[in-house]
This record gives sequence, structure tokens and C-alpha cells, in this order.
Amino acid sequence: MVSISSVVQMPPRQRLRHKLEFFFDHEIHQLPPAAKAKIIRIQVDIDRLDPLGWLSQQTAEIKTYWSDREGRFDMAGVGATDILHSQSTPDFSTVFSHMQQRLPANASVRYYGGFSFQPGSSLAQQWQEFGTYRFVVPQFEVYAAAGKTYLACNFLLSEDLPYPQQLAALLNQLNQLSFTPEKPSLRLPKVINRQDFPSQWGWQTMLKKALNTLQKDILAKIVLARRSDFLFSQKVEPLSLLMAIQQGHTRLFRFCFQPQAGKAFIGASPERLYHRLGCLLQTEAIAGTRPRGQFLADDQSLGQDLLTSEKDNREHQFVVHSLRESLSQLCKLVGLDQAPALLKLSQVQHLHTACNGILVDGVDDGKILSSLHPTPAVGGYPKQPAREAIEQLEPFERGWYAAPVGWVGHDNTEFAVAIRSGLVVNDQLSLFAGAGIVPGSKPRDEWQEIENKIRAFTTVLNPGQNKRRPLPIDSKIESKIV
Ligand SMILES: C=C(O[C@@H]1C=C(C(=O)O)C=C[C@H]1O)C(=O)O
Ligand SMILES: [Mg+2]
Repeated sequence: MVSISSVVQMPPRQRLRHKLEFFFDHEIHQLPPAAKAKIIRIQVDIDRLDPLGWLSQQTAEIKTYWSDREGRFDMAGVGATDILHSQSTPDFSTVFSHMQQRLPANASVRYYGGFSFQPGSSLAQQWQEFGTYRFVVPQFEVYAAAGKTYLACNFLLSEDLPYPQQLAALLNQLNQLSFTPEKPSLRLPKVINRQDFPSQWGWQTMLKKALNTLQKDILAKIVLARRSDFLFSQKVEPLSLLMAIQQGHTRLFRFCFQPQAGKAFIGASPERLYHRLGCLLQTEAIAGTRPRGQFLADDQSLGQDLLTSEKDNREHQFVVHSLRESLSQLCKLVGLDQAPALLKLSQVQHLHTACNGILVDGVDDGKILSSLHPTPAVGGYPKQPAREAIEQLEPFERGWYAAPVGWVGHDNTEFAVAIRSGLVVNDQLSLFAGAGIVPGSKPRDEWQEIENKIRAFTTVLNPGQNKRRPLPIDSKIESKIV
């Protein structure tokens, strides 16, 4: 028997091992049968540890990272206790209810993952492992919240194996984790080639077609994206790239979904699709863009220009209008900002409108997600013709770009919109970003707008290029009436 004081001083692995052994020896027998069918989480407090840095040192194939925009928690996950994964069209409500059945009433147990942008369409080869949806409960987590760090183990009990064997399997996995004090490497291999899809010339042609359709058709806004492929001199570590693009204290959703070694979808998105806590729903419109200025004065004048731009406000209002439409169906009470404010990020500034609601009884995540996604911030308006036009016009498949990614908890769900994101496959990175096209859009300006949006990535890929003085990154949204 180990005394309490010696347990406190033990390194993380031993502490978790003792707690797991204690659980299997004593506590498991008192568990009600209903609890045995759900995910069980055993966790210990550990000394402060950066979850992302820790994750980058793990050798596991399956890795998951999620960092909350509001700074509520950071989760670095290794392995998978449960995986929901499919290549076919999902029924959203069934996917969510499957997760809910296995989630215990423990707020920190979550499924992490997402859906593809067009879950109704087949997936290109490079997105197969991600599927039309993929959600994972990590086997082990380094989890940081409210100034504390934890090491946690999640597991499902099996009825077919004796408990000692199940414990032994978990301890074996625990032994594979690494806890080295070394600082993770931020070094990225050299970029040896960049190719854009479409090319700048192809973009002009594509936008001409889109602008023609906007004139003739019922389509009022379409968001078109570009893919920029980077080839590195050697394999690139997705988490090193994610660490490298962490700039200042910008409030972003940062994520990495790595279903297998050498393949990961990473990103740092400013945009929330929705957050649900019980019946409280939070969503937002983010659309309309200017770069950040070099100096405070031109930064402010770019912001002012954005707030008063007729074209950007038009782009923005399609999103607001569509949110209003969706929330009028989903909610019994809706609150919306009266006018857009500026959201300042490290490289660009956007128009932002916050939107909240109280859900009608019985509205589940499946209904919320299928009603909101894709918002006209990443799809277009009206939604269906916009989706079809995107499929026709874009020369690549979006896969998980601009799709809902996030987590599902016991009575709490959050999805971000997976923009400012990239797919890493061994020595290649495909970066994605798009721009809202409305009548009056100029192909060259929209090309540049996208270039600005991926600058958080491109500055770290080409060190020395695009250097500019960092301006204050305002974490709060500057309220101004247009
Ligand atoms: C589609 C993207 O961004 C969206 C398009 C914006 C715009 O066109 O002004 C602004 C923010 C996002 O809603 C992207 O970054 O890929
Ligand atoms: Mg725009």
C-alpha cells in the first residue's frame, strides 16, 4: 500500500497508474451497471505542462488536439478509446445520440472531431481517413483548465475480458507515453515548392463565371476557396507547424486531428459555428475582411473602411440573415448584435456579429448543426445553390476545410468552422482559405484577401518574408456602430 504523501510526489505516470490500480481493485465493484456502459475517466493533477508541447513528443499514431477560443481548456489526446467514423452520408442526429449514450455526466469527457464540408458527397483519397465524420475519445489526455493540468485516462469496460487484463492493457498503453522535460522543436523543414489551385489566372476565370451566375441566378453570395500546396524538403511535423503559427494571444480555436501517422488536419480558426450549453445557444457571423495595418493609424483607418464598406457589409449581412432564419426555427428567444463590430486577428480584421438564443425543447445538436452548416460565411446564399456552385467551380475537394470541427460533451457542444486550416501529408501541406464573392467583388482583391488570410501560415513557411511590426491583437471585439 502506498501512502498518500508519496503518491503526491510521484511523477505523472506513476500517479495515474496507482489511481487506475485502485479503481480496478476497489471502486469498480461499486459502479452501478449503467455507469459501466459509459466511458470512465480516471485523472490525476500534474505539474503545469503545455499540452501541445507534450503531444508533439508522443510517438502515438492517433493524436488529437483542441484548444478552446475562450481559453477555457486545452486538450492534448493520445490514442482512441472510442472512434465513430464513416465514409457515407451521416444522419446527424444518430451520430450525436450515439455519442450521448456513451458520455458520462463528467464535463471533461468529450468526443473530439468533425464532419466533412459536404457530408453528402464522396470523399477524395486524401480525406478518406477523416471520413464524412470522425469523432474520437482519446485514450490519454493532458488536459489544462482553470490554471490546473491533469493527466487523464478514458476507457470503456469490456464484458468479454477479465478486469485484470483490461487494467494491464491500459497500463501497457500508459507506459508508451513520454514525459521528457525537453522543449519541443519548432524547427520546420524548408519549403521547396508552392503551387496554387487554381492559379491566379484560373482564379480570374473562376470568378468571372461566379459573377455571371450571381447576376443571372437566384444565387446572391458564393464563397470560393483556394488551395495552396507546399512541398517541404522533408516530412513536416503537423504539431510543430501548429506551434509555429501560434502568434501573440489571438483568441482562436486551434486544432489538430491526426487519424494516422503522417496525416493530420490542423488549423487556427477565429470562427465559431455554435456553442451549446444545455438549451443556451451561441453563434456568430464573421464575414468582411481587411488586412491589419502596419501602424496603428493605418490599421484604424483600414478598420473604419471595413465598417463602412457597402460591399463587405453586404457580404456580412447574408450570414446574419441566414443565422436569423435558422435561429427563428431552432430557438424560442433570439438576441443579435445590432451592428457588426471589428474582430482584430494577427493578420486580418473582420466584421463580427454575435448571436445568441434559447433553444426550443427537443432541438438537438443534429438539428442545430444541419440547420447552421454551412453558413453563408463559408458556403453562400441561398445555401443549396451555393453548395452546388462550389462543387462545380472549385478545382479541388474541400474535404474538412470549412467544415464543422469541435467537441461533444455530456450536455455541452462546440463546433468551430475549420477555416485557416491545412492538411499535412508527410512532406506536403495543403492550405485552404476562401473569400465571399458578391456582385462587385474584384478577382484580384479577393485573391489578395485570401493571401492575407493564410499569412499566419505563410510567414512561418517562408521566414523573413512578409515581416511586419506586430500590432496589438485585441482580444475583445471593438464595438462600433456602422
Ligand atoms: C472562407 C474563409 O473566411 C470567411 C470569409 C470572409 C470574407 O470573405 O470576408 C471572412 C471570414 C470568413 O467568414 C476562410 O478563411 O477560408
Ligand atoms: Mg470577404
